[in-house]
Amino acid sequence: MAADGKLHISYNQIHQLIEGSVRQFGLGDDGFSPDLIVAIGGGGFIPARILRSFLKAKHGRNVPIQAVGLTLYEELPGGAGEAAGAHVTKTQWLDFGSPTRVALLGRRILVVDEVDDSRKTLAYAVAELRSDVEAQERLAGMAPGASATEIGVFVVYNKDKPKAEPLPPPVMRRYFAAATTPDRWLAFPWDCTSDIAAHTALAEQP
Ligand SMILES: O=P(O)(O)OC[C@H]1O[C@H](OP(=O)(O)OP(=O)(O)O)[C@H](O)[C@@H]1O
Ligand SMILES: Nc1nc2[nH]cnc2c(=O)[nH]1
Repeated sequence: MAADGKLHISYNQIHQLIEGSVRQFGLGDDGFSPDLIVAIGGGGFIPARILRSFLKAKHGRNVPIQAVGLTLYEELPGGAGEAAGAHVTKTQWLDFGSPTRVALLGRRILVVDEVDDSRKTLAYAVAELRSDVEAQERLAGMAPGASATEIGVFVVYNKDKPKAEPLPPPVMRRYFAAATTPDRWLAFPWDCTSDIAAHTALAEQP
């Protein structure tokens, strides 16, 4: 284990985990075949982009990625790490303004993030998406749920711990975690500002 107690993660590990889970869970075919990815930034952006490559390898076409910005964790003063804030803050969301309106009805939407820790961020994202779907259904004169829009979740790492927030049962039926980790702080490669080779070596030591 690294001296700082963090579990270091390499780019290759993330790439290989995503590749393996597309196969294992049948993403893009009989498991869940998204036609829209909603990436929760910043941490979900790189995994979403990698996932899109493996989905394209199955279909020959790119699944569009929409970016949203949600933040819960804050940097502690003096480099003391990060701590969860009181609530999730929305910094960016889907564009519903004409002419670039994101049509959600009837789509298979996969929400992508790099880590499911307390689950607060995912619960917030899914609740917001569901309320957007309902709003679009109302606008279209449809009853709630009539559009048969499906929402799933893909995370690279799920921490094995009691979650602060639940996800709705239909979403849990389409919940995919590439790996499960103990409840330790994960040091992702994109957060490394010192020596990425040393970070990678720590991540990949047996
Ligand atoms: O399961 P939770 O306890 O909600 O934590 C998971 C979230 O925490 C991190 O986001 P962060 O708030 O650090 O924002 P960032 O991705 O922009 O760094 C991470 O990217 C997830 O979105
Ligand atoms: N980098 C990082 N961000 C997180 N957000 C929630 N949990 C974690 C974690 O373990 N590592």
